[in-house]
Amino acid sequence: MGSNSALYAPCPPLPNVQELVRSDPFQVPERYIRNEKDISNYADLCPPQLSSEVPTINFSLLSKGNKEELNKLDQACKEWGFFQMVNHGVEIEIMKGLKDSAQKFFKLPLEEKNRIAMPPNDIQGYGHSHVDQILDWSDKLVLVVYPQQYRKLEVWPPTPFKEAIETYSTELRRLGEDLVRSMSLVMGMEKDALLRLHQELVQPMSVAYYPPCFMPDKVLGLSPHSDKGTLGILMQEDDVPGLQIKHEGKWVPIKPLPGAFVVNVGDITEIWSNGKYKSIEHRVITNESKARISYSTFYLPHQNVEIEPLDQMVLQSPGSLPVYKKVKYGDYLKQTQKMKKEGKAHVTEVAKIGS
Ligand SMILES: O=C(O)CCC(=O)C(=O)O
Ligand SMILES: [Fe+2]
Repeated sequence: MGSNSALYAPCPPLPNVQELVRSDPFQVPERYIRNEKDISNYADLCPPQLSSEVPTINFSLLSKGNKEELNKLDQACKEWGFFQMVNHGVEIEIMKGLKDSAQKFFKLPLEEKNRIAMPPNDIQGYGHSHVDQILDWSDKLVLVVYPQQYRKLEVWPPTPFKEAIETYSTELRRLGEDLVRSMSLVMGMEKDALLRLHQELVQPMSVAYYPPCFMPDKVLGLSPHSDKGTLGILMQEDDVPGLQIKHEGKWVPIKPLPGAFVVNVGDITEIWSNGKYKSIEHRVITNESKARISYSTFYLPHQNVEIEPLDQMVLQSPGSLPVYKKVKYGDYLKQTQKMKKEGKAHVTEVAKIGS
């Protein structure tokens, strides 16, 4: 073979981080090491008490239309873009069922896990999507769960993990739809209007495995980013923190409330609300001794939906002017996927008026 053949070879798969750590726990390849700016950011932590100020919302009251709880939702989305959600009605056994299956899956040998490897140029399956930037200290399994016709069953794990995903995601469908209904109310619409604006509510899920790292202050489990959909609901280990959110210029660690979910506003809610609700930059740090697994469920509109600030939200804004231009959701995703994960550059670069 001529030396040119390398030019035509597909991108080599990115390393499996869990395997890196297994083969040598004291090795951190250059491609994972953050630059000085990122590192100095580590020091930019908030005073610890702030972490307990992240709002908590009672889902059961919210879904009954309780005015006070709806007010809390409005405030939380405005001031934090993040909240913890209790009384969500998802049984502990269902949450535990998914956690147990995922733990077993990540313990399998790499060849087994790679049976459902993410194909090159795809985003579903086990592995990493290709990015041209400092690498994250994590591996993940990404699946589109709803609508069902989008499922790529060839990259779904086998039973019983598969069933656990199905059971959990059915519950999360109910939660997500109900939360979107509450968002519709706080955005001044009737309860089903926002769901209708989605045309269909697309629900992907990402299960991330963050191995321990012997130099936790040199790597990041997940680079700072904002989520690109409407909302996200995260389940995490009660005893291994790692998620941090940017609040008033500082990184605030989210201290997991046992059994609660962490909910966040995504870019599309920021655009629909004309910036009233904030899609907040967040990241994940690793720790020296414990692996962490997190389970993110996202809710997105159909890719043909044209997203723009809602009239009544523009009217509430200073000068009654829209801050974002109209963008087709599929185009928004395409444009932001090309960008590096660097904070929330995408909302500002792709959709902000004047950019
Ligand atoms: O692992 C976490 O806590 C956060 C995951 C996350 O932000 C994401 O998947 O977008
Ligand atoms: Fe995220």
